[in-house]
Amino acid sequence: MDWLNDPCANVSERYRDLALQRQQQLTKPSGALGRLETLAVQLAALQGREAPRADNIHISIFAADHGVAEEGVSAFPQAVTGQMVHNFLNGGAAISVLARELGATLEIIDVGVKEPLNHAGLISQRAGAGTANSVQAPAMTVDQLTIALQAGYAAAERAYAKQADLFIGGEMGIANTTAATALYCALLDVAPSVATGAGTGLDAAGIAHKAGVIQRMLDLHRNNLTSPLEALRCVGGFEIAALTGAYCRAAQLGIPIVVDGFISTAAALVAVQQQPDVRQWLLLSHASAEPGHVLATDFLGVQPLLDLQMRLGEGSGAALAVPLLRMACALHNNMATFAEAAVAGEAVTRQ
Ligand SMILES: Cc1cc2ncn([C@H]3O[C@H](COP(=O)(O)O)[C@@H](O)[C@H]3O)c2cc1C
Ligand SMILES: O=C(O)c1cccnc1
Repeated sequence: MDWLNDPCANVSERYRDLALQRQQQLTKPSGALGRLETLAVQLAALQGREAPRADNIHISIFAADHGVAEEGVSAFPQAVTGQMVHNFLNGGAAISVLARELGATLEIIDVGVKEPLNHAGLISQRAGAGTANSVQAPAMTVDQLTIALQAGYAAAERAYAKQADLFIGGEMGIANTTAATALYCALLDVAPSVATGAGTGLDAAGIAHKAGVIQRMLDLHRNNLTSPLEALRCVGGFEIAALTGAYCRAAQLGIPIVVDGFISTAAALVAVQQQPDVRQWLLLSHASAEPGHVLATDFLGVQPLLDLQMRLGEGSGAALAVPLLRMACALHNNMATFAEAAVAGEAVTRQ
């Protein structure tokens, strides 16, 4: 696990400066393209390129089950995790559709679905047959945490080998909003009543019950919640750990990361608290409809790009941000400069 703390890749100040200069020369009032300008500049600096790109997208979906599902914290049964893995691989899930539209690589990694799955194309890197019920015991052992983090490391390596322009991580795991919320509470020091939401669709009574379960998790593991990795081990999940490993490794390899919604952001919190330099490699794609999400985006100090009231997971929100990033890159790379277009580039100065 020591590799998590290895330094992140260098961010190129040279290409940041070049991109900033170019933005000043494009045929538009300075700043008129708003965040599309800063996004292009950020990507140029992260990718170390004069012409930033969002063409070649690598999407890794990590799937795992959660022992805490037996506490009745999800609106859906645990079997849905494995069923959705088949749906991903058969091309019928939301992320399958979005990945096709983007021409992205989509890979599915079983890091611990309860019943082992047999499907051509599935990558199997199982840390166990689901986590332990974290109101009774730590969700995982140190060995299991190591395997799950390693599954993320391997995914980032595959993205690097394919020269991906961006890395997107997604997750599938019934009850994982409970695990993610517990991590928000532990890492941001907030109460379950503030951070707990409907997940797949609990009603008000269901949300209150879920918040109570999360409080029990926090009480049981109180003495272990001081370090981000121990919090991840005690109340997290295999797929969340895999995302943490993937984010850390992608940042080390110099691949910009597009973070998805509520659950992925929990993994980003762990990664950033473990290795603060990971933060500069993160683009937050969208504001999740889960009420706790804003606590994490405030902590990370990054405004999500979209707010479509989505609460799906699977990497779907991150995939939806890609067309925007492509447009930001196209504008940056292909607009004419004032000189090229013979347009007066100076604002009038009034006496
Ligand atoms: C059919 C279906 C597809 C999904 N795709 C992602 N999730 C999302 O919902 C789950 C978390 O919500 P909770 O904590 O309430 O169980 C995760 O699997 C997440 O990826 C889905 C959930 C369902 C039911
Ligand atoms: O925002 C998310 O990522 C989310 C919310 C609810 C359920 N699954 C995912």
